[in-house]
Amino acid sequence: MDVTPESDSAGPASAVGAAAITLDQVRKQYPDGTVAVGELSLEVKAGELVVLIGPSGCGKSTVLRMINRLIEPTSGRILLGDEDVTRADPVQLRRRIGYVIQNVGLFPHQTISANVGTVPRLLGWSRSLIQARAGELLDLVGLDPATFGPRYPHELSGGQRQRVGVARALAADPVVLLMDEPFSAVDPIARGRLQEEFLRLQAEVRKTIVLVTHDLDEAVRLGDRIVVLSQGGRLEQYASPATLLGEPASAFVREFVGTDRAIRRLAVTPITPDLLQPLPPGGDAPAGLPTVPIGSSLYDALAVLLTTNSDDARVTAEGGEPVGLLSRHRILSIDYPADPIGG
Ligand SMILES: Nc1ncnc2c1ncn2[C@@H]1O[C@H](COP(=O)(O)OP(=O)(O)OP(=O)(O)O)[C@@H](O)[C@H]1O
Repeated sequence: MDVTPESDSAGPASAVGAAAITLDQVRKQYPDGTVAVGELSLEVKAGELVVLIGPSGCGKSTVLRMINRLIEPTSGRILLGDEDVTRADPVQLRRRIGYVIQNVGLFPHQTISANVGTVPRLLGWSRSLIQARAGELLDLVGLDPATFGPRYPHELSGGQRQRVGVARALAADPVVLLMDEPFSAVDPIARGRLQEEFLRLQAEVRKTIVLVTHDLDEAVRLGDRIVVLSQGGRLEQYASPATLLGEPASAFVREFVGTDRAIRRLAVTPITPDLLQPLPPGGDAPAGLPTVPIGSSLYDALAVLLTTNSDDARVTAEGGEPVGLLSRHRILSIDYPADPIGG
């Protein structure tokens, strides 16, 4: 059931599923002279998940908060679709933009349902509609509404609270979702699970998302594209994870993505038919070889080979039939395109 109202006081933009974001020569200089963000221009397509990453203090959070006007840009334009947000009413604007932060900031004396219903309540939705929407959203983030809806924030784990934060941000069907280190307060195992669930959720809701993180693995895992910033909000590279790792655009990016980028590249490179050796005559691999589906990452294939102590894996097509063999040696000798920066 989709209980999002056809129209509400948020105006026509709320009927649009997702909006593109354009930053046009955006600058933020603080009164003390600090230039947090120089003239930054970039575009995020509607429905795209873009990750902002860079060293501490490079201006990631400032960029994010200028989009919902928690921080006023000094100059430049920010567009949501065709609308210049620097001219919009900031309070109205923030109701159309979901915002998720590290420690969630749930209201401690309100139930989980009430927390999720915060923005719909501000928008004047009816009680029953808010209730239904809160239930729908809790379901969507993997929390049973009957169990969790009546609870209070302190009765949830960190990971569960983080999910509520995401549900709350999505409640009024925002056109854009901004996320500032949304998963960094939870332990690595819960974080991995949250990331996985979040990707599933995004496949369903297809919002335009800008997410800030310190964690390159998270960026590579979640981002359709990644923006690497250096001090002063300088754009170093804006590219897909595979391009960023394979073709760093500057010495800065190269150093930032680090020496273990070979491993990360395996994680973003799928098993393709050209990497396979033919099956032996008879059409199937020798018994006992581990199996990996075509299209999974070389990193996953290598992990399977190492944990089963095998030299070869049997690769299967979508229907499960074997299509070839992939050797450990082949994975480790992948010839990536020449690296423009050498080494
Ligand atoms: N009110 C302020 N006055 C002066 N400078 C500020 C102010 N707020 C932030 N800054 C500076 O602006 C720069 C960018 O800050 P911002 O919080 O956007 O960085 P960040 O990349 O998100 O950092 P981190 O990864 O550490 O959270 C920093 O150098 C910071 O010190």
